[in-house]
Amino acid sequence: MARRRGSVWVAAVRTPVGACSAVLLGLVVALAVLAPLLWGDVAAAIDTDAIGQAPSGAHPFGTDSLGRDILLRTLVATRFSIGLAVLATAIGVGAGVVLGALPSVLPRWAGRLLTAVVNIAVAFPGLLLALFFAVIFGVGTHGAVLAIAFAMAPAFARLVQTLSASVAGRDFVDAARISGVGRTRLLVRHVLPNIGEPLLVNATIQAGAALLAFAGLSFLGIGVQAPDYDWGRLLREGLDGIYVNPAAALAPGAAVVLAGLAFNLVGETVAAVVGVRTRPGKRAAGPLPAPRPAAAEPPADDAVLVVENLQVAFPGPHGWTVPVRGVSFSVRAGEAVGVVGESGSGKSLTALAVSRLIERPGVVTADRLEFAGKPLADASDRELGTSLAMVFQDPMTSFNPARRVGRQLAEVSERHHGLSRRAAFARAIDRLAAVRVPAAARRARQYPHEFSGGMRQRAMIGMGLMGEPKLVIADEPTTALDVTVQRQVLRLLARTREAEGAAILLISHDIAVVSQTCERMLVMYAGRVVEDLPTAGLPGAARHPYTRALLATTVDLETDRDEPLAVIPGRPPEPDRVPAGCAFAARCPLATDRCREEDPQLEPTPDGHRVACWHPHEPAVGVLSGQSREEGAA
Ligand SMILES: Nc1ncnc2c1ncn2[C@@H]1O[C@H](COP(=O)(O)OP(=O)(O)OP(=O)(O)O)[C@@H](O)[C@H]1O
Repeated sequence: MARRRGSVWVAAVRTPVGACSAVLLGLVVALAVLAPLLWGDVAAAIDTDAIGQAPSGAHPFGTDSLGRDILLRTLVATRFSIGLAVLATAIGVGAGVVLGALPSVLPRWAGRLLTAVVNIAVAFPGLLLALFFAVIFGVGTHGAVLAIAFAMAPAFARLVQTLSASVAGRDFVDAARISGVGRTRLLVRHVLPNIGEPLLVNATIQAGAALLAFAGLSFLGIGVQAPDYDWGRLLREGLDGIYVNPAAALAPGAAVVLAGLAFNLVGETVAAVVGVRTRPGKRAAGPLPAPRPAAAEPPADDAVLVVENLQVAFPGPHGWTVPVRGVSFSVRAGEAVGVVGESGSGKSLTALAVSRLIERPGVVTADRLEFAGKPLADASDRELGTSLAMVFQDPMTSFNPARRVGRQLAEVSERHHGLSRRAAFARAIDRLAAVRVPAAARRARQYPHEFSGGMRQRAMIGMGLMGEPKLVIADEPTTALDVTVQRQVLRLLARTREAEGAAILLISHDIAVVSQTCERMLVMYAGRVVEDLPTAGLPGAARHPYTRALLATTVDLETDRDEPLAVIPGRPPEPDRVPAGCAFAARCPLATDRCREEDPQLEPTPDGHRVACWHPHEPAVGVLSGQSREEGAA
């Protein structure tokens, strides 16, 4: 893990921004450390023979009113300027974290009061606050450090509050709270560590702002005082003689800009590495891996969805990860096809790819990807919006919690059918009634949180029915529901299919659910379809050892409760560590050397399956149910 992180940093430093930030930061740090040691005395030595000289070979930026070399003074001032900016940032961030975190541990009234004070302070411009505090803390270096730190603190406190609020609602925080963890410990152990990275990134960028603010205060004469000097003071002195020697102001000015740039670029690089704003480029991953050629079968004439050699890939620092590796299938009009497989087999990504929902930097490629007779890429948003419906696992997160359910459904018809607001809402009520939401007119005016889980899922299906769906893709639509509601939702999907003639692509962990609802099933393993079979002959008809093992692990009412539960030993390979040969070989009792070396293609069989296996089972009806895996697979 540490090595992985290390190499991520190396990769980040190889980007143009990373390289510039590393060079600039290295230069600034080196000057801060070495310049006072090397030139500290020379830069302070008064030379009455060289007062106010213009740039020359001996003094590239000229000399000041006491004959001191301006370039050397600028270089020597690096330590003081950077040191003070970093110190002010550290104090400001520390104070901000305390101010931002306190409301969660203080009594409610005190917390609210503190939050209000912070909010008011945030409303003031930072420099104004810095000037205000500078007057309070007094003129001089210490006063300026504290002034800048306290001016920075409210914005940081606000950031901490916002970030903490986004973490505080997460399940692991609730779990810790329920297990009796106190407020302070909850904050220190569970909340703050999870917001550390964005805080670090902001702190780095803020250091650049502190540098500028410090230069500003010193320039105004309320920061660093003589005989000390920083870039702000040098700038002020240079400006006094700008008509005589403009270069005297140029040197400290350029130093402020370059050091500020260094802080900002370092912030950008840190952000890219810790993932606050990850932009993994394709270049980091190299060329996209070529999918292996697939044996394409001509799809049926009435196919509503045709997928040939679909590949979904994501770039990473070590190359491409390909969780979907050449998937081919088709769905006929009105057909119900299930997709099963263990977690991570690529089911959801396949569904997202055929709904055009894979976002950058993910890359989808396919030899053929057609929906309703034409390439998916050519379908307009309107066509997809009305003829392809998507039902997700968690309907709570699929609905906007801040909008009424009816309005969210109506939006589909307003956008895609050009219906008026009123007509679209009437259709939404009609569709809610069609999916058996009781008192649809009243419910349409409610918010998603006022619906039960099952009702939300039905409303989601209702949303799909606002158009005339040719295909409903349902990704684990019943996993979050109890068994009774699960049945209702499955029945509703079946009715939708009958009433609307829509095809269904049902993704599920649960083979029993799929075999009840679908006539065909695709079994996925490690990003491939390993078997495509009718559900009618199950469990005996399964040919692939993986399908049979999956079936053997299915618990039903006939399963012998005295026997240990059947499991498939081992784990599926990670998408970036798929072995050569058949990906299931390491877990397959029938595996031979050939399986470990050659990857089998998905080939049609005489009984209408497609199987990717060198040693498929001969079909035998009704032998597998309730057997252990070894028996089933042998
Ligand atoms: N954005 C992404 N970047 C990299 N890898 C990803 C990304 N999204 C998914 N994956 C990986 O792709 C693999 C397949 O994910 P997918 O969600 O399709 O699996 P699944 O079969 O639907 O599993 P589950 O049933 O648990 O939802 C997983 O190993 C996952 O880690």
